[in-house]
Amino acid sequence: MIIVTDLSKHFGNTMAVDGVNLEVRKGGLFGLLGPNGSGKTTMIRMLTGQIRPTAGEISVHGIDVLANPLTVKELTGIVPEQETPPSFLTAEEYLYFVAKIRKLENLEEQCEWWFSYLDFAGQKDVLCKDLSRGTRQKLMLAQAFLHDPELVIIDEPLINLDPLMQRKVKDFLQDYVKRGGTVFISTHILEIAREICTDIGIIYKGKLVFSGRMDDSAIGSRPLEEFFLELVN
Ligand SMILES: Nc1ncnc2c1ncn2[C@@H]1O[C@H](COP(=O)(O)OP(=O)(O)OP(=O)(O)O)[C@@H](O)[C@H]1O
Repeated sequence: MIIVTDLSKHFGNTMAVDGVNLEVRKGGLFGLLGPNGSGKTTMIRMLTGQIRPTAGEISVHGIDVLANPLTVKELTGIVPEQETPPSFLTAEEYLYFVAKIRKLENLEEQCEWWFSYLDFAGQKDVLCKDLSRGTRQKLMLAQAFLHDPELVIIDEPLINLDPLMQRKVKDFLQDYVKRGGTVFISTHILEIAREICTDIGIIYKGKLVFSGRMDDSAIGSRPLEEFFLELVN
């Protein structure tokens, strides 16, 4: 579903991503893990066509992201890091707006389902600028999944969500991949990865230092934290 070849991104002298090769299989729940500043967000911004790499190639759905970023965007749900919905629209207006862009036929039904599932129907008429951070995150998650894309890429999916909502979103993500979707998340919370990911990649100082299945023999039965610390220390 995603193939990354010799991918690098430099910001001045900072090698944010440095020669990464990675494959994310269709139907997997892939977690990109790494300490703060290791290059996770930069990777996601390149995968979603938000920034151009310094070098390398990215294929998503078999399409070259650099040559056809808009086609890839149509086929992918995206939740960028800490991005918020437009301040001047209500939650409902924003979701309908996205539903129209995504050309959904039963948009009312779809939007209502999300308001109800993520338990924020009571905030439908509130301007996005006045929503709590958690509710804005719910709205961002809803807009990404609204058109039932084959691939969803989420930077820190559970940020700002309370434990009950975290549980719901984790269940949803696991169910989504069981139904054939592919999910790519970034997180620095190892327990999330251990609990829900089928595959992980670990990035450290811009380099991919591990990628494999969660049941990879290199990880074995030891705590993920132990394996992670071994690689990033
Ligand atoms: N626009 C930019 N200009 C300059 N440097 C940048 C820019 N974006 C990222 N960097 C640098 O690139 C490196 C990787 O940053 P990135 O945000 O990708 O890390 P991250 O793994 O997502 O971190 P965190 O977990 O803290 O969000 C950092 O050193 C960061 O300071």
